[in-house]
Amino acid sequence: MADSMKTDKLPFPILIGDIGGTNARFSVLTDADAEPIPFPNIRTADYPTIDAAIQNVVLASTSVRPRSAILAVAAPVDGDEIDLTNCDWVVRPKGMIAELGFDDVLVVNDFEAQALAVAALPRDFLDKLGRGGEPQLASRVVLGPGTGLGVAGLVHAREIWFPVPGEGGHVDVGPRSDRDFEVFPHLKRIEGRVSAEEILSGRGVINIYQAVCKADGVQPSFSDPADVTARGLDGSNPQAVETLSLFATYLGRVAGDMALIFMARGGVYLAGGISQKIIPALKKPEFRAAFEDKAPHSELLSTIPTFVVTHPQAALAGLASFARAPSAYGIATDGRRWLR
Ligand SMILES: Nc1ncnc2c1ncn2[C@@H]1O[C@H](COP(=O)(O)OP(=O)(O)OP(=O)(O)O)[C@@H](O)[C@H]1O
Repeated sequence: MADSMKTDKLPFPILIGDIGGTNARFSVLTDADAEPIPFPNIRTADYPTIDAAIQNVVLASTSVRPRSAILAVAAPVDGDEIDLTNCDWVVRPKGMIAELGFDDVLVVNDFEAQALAVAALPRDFLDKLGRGGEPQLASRVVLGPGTGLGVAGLVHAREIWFPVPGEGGHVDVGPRSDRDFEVFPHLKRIEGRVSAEEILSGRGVINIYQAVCKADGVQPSFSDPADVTARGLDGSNPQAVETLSLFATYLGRVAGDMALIFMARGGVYLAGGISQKIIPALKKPEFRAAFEDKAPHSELLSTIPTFVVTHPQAALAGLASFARAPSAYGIATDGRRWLR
């Protein structure tokens, strides 16, 4: 195996962190067989720096001194100063080594961590949507509608899982049904196009909802995506009901495209902050029908299972699996691992 494909073990105890735009979650793995020590989830806005958060939330509340850290961040990892998207924190691995006592710091992309989770999560943390067989030991895809739309592939080759963190959330989505042709003209666009993230995210819920209201000639009543999905789920507002139905349809459409691209016989997994909150809507026929509506490959898609990831800290679980057995995962560390 080429050197760049090898991942040496990081020394235990290992601090594991999942740093999102809004929330950060930490745990400490004392050794490969131990259950992770959990810490309370925090909001990034409550701490001035990530170093202060690690100091106050983790180091102040345990006598275990982590020797290394594996951090998943919602930002491109390029250089010694990693600016987090959507929050003020800057990750400075060299500073962490100097100030917080780590010998080894690895920083990966947050959706890579979601992909690691999808390789490793037990079936108990997966809620199946519609038909499709049990997941095979084959390539997988994870899509996470939240503040944005994260997409990652997970290629299975040579008995190794290779996460492929791309920008799949920014693919185009086009109209398909007669109703789509009525709603799409009213969707907000980005430089003229309807990208998946503009409709499959928190702001995407509002985008669809406002377009449906315009198509129906009614005044919108809600501006918070959670209000729209709540009214859609309880059936109390017709435009919210249709928004949820279209959201499920478009998520199925994009999920099916990703399954085709990766030949994801191992399944498609829905993560992100929104999927878990709208499971009853995703279990209605629209999601799966759109997922399978991929002539000439509908039959292939009908065999691929789709799941909502229900683990409350899936990314941490994925990072812990990687920390325990790095050689099972093709995580390149060039340019994103810092040693004392
Ligand atoms: N019940 C809901 N229905 C629809 N959208 C929701 C609901 N709850 C939250 N959202 C939207 O989901 C988005 C937040 O997504 P998520 O919880 O994945 O957070 P994040 O900032 O993307 O990630 P992290 O939690 O890692 O910081 C926001 O746009 C929010 O408005």
